[in-house]
Amino acid sequence: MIVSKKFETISAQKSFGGTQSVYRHASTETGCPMRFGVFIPPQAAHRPVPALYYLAGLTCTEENFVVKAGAQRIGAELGIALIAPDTSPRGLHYPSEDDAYDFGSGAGFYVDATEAPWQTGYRMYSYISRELPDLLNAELPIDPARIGIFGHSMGGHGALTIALKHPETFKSVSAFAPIVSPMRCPWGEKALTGYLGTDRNAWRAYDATALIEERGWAGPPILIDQGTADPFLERELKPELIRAACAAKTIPLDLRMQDGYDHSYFFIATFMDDHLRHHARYL
Ligand SMILES: N[C@@H](CCC(=O)N[C@@H](CS)C(=O)NCC(=O)O)C(=O)O
Repeated sequence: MIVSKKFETISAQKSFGGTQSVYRHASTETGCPMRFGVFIPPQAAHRPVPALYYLAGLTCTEENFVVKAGAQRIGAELGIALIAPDTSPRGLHYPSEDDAYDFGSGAGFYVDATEAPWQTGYRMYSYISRELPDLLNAELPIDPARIGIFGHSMGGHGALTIALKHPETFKSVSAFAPIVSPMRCPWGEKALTGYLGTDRNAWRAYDATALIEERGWAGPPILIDQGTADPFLERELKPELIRAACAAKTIPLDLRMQDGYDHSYFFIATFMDDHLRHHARYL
């Protein structure tokens, strides 16, 4: 079990020869206590291991991945640490913060807000891309040169945009049913207007398809799984947009349309094995 002066242990349980823990620390980016899940595989007793960050979707906390994704067994087999942050600050008490499932708490959208009052605490982009890796690289038995990132839905958008902007930190990326272009869907338009204001140019820094057009991606192939029975497929997720952006830049994308799967953790758990093996191959 890892004990650190930098974070407090909420729980720690042996799992598949490793340890599944939940920790809490005081974040400077969000200005509030933040929880995160960490699975440390058994191999970490002998050497630093690669790490994979998982960003969850709307309404989620650090708990959904830990209890529903079924990733620990393969993480233990492959020797990969699994890190599952929360999806927003908690308890900042901004007006209307807890009123909607798709904005405010549980819906940080992995951006640094510029609009009041959100701009002080809703800094999930800096939290995930810098603060948390800096903390965990120093405190956990992980190899900072072998870090990947993946996520689901809003978290798939977070994983793609953060990897595209920080390829030096995140060497591999994949997603389950990601929002691929928040500029072009109702969830994204609502969140980006609320957090960043109405200037759509500012939104491009948080749009995976725009980032692919502007920056490209020189890393390994991007793996995306998308269920064909996902109720959000046509209106919110639109994987054809990232397919077109990658094709235009000849960026390798393995977009797999999975027949009959929906948007749930039953879908995620089904393909978790493939995603962990994908990252293990390149980390
Ligand atoms: N508010 C909608 C959408 C929420 C939703 O589907 N959230 C996804 C991420 S976008 C999720 O992972 N929910 C938590 C879970 O299934 O454990 C609903 O409740 O149906």
